[in-house]
Amino acid sequence: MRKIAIFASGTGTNFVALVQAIKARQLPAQVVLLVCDHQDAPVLQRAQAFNIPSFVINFKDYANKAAAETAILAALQARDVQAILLAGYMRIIGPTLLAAYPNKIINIHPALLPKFPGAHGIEDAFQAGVKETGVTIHFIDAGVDSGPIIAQKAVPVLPTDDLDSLETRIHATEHVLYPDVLADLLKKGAL
Ligand SMILES: Nc1nc2c(c(=O)[nH]1)N[C@@H](CN(C=O)c1ccc(C(=O)N[C@@H](CCC(=O)O)C(=O)O)cc1)CN2
Ligand SMILES: NCC(=O)N[C@@H]1O[C@H](COP(=O)([O-])[O-])[C@@H](O)[C@H]1O
Repeated sequence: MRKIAIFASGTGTNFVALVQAIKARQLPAQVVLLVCDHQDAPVLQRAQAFNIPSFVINFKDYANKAAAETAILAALQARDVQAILLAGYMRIIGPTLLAAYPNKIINIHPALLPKFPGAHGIEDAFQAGVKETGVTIHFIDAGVDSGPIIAQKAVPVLPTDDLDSLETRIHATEHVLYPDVLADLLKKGAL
């Protein structure tokens, strides 16, 4: 049973999709902690609803990223976390956590990397006028959105789309792809 932490900064729909899929599909994993860097993020209420403990960290309380990640690492180790899933976590993972979890941190990105990296992948693709974008799941490395790609799923951009309709289609794709990739990685013993 792999002990997993999910890191999130905002709404938490991917958090919910993962927690629900682990239960519904009886995956050999347990989400033992939510790590969140915003004390008012809606994902915190979603974790509470699932009786999953949260660790809230305010980076402004720490001298630097390393100090903050050292505090996060203590919370992860206290719960024997073995792997980390980023799900809308809007901070760059630094050397402290990368060293502690080599090839054990994955991220979901709402574009077909290497296209449209960064914090605004959906909007950037929409503004670029592409006819197709998608979702990427990749291992985290020291770069930003540069880690080895695990899976991708293309999502069409329709002529009738506005940003909201595209975001809805992207999120629906994410909520299937992330649990599918998690199940596959667990089956392979790769996480
Ligand atoms: N080491 C890594 N950390 C993270 C990655 C990654 O590939 N390597 N992916 C991001 C997720 N992400 C896009 O998918 C992303 C999130 C946030 C930012 C960003 O620039 N955020 C802040 C900077 C905050 C900080 O310094 O920690 C900003 O807007 O200035 C870019 C990409 C998750 N982490
Ligand atoms: N660069 C990272 C990034 O943009 N991640 C994106 O944040 C959203 C979180 O939604 P959620 O909080 O509803 O899961 C998701 O669309 C995810 O792909």
